[in-house]
Amino acid sequence: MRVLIVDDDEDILLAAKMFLKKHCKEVVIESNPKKIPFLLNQASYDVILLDMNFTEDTTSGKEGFFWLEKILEQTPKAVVVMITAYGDVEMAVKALKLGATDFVLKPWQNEKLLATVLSAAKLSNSYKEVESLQKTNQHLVETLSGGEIIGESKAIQQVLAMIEKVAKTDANVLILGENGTGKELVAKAIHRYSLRAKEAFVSVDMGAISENLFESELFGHKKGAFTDAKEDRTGRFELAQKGTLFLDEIGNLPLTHQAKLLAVLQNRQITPVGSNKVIPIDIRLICATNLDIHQAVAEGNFRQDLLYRINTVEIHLPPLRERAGDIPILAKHFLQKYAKKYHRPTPKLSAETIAFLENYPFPGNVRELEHALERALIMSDSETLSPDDFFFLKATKTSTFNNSLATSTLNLDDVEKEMIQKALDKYNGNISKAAKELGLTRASLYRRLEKYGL
Ligand SMILES: Nc1ncnc2c1ncn2[C@@H]1O[C@H](COP(=O)(O)OP(=O)(O)OP(=O)(O)O)[C@@H](O)[C@H]1O
Repeated sequence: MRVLIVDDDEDILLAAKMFLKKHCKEVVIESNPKKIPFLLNQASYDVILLDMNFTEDTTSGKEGFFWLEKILEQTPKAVVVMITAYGDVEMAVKALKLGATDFVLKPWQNEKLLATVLSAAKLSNSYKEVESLQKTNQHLVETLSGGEIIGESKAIQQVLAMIEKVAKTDANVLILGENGTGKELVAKAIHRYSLRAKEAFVSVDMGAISENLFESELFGHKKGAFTDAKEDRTGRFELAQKGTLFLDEIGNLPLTHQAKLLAVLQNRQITPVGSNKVIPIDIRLICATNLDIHQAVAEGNFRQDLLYRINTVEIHLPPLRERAGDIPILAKHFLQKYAKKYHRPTPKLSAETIAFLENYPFPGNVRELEHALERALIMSDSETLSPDDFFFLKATKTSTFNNSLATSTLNLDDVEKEMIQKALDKYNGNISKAAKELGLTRASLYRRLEKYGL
């Protein structure tokens, strides 16, 4: 327990310190209240004992109220016990209304002082617990949404064995694989099977953080640290305290940020922007990238020392086209998932359709397969899906081969719009022919033309 006592009477300060030191980890005393903001910036205290009257203004209690408000402004969860003289009870009540936790009358009996400080510390502890629970809760939802890893191929079985092996160790893991191969899914599975499973899983997309917010996002900031810092902000490292931090797209990190990240990983502590308080961190780190990170090191774009820090264990997720044997079971899994979501019976896949899907290269990997099945299920009413229900994949495939696909988006609406435009171009705007090629009725093509403003 850390206690701060602010009183202008040096004798009281020393006596209180001598006595409380026997019961507390640290007792800091201060006779000048103007030092309070500085002290609160330097460290955090479980309990603050604050005098009601300092010499400048001996009886009104105004100074006490002023500093109480300052303390609560700077650290809203502070537990403040007011030190008041006999006859000041009314003022003490006012202090309680302003947010003080309790008060002690001076001169005090040591036992009474200790009892007050201990119960205030208990309150402070429960505030901390609530805060940490709220943080954990916030991220629990994210963790729970991590699904099952499906696959019968040797490659996926090896990945599963690897997850089982490393999960319970605290080793840093680097997951490598193309977009949509399931890197985040694997990271969440490692967390779920780890000793940290009950704590938070915090995911950060490094590619999505703007350059100048990097430190604030990861390490947090103090209110006023820069123009837009209107509130204190807890960084992702602190949010992941005791849990797992997942840094996605780590390969895209500029070299300057790589150096900062390395320093934090080496020292295992962070300092929020605008603060001089050092916060020790206890996290399990999992990183992922779709880049060839070893080549990035060879080319000087990724620090070798940082790679060594993050890749104690490497897990490689092969692209879906190299484990096409997993496609039927994955397809079945996604069809069941989306049939349930859209309250539809689960359609079957004809042998021809399975062969078609197994031969399609899926540049967007499992994510693309999942979107394709969701889309086919929405668009088709038949009990068995045929290759025609995946016309958009065919079109994408041809276009990819022709090198003429305008976008690499996987957004279904964008892809649909693009395919419709291509069909119209191919048949010089002939709706019937375009509709036939797209596998749509004329009416539904018209509806889509209207929807996309084509
Ligand atoms: N083996 C698998 N079994 C079941 N679902 C999977 C599998 N692999 C991937 N998925 C699903 O595919 C989608 C993409 O997976 P995920 O986000 O983990 O990929 P990623 O490699 O992290 O992608 P990115 O590189 O774009 O961040 C998710 O909906 C995930 O649930």
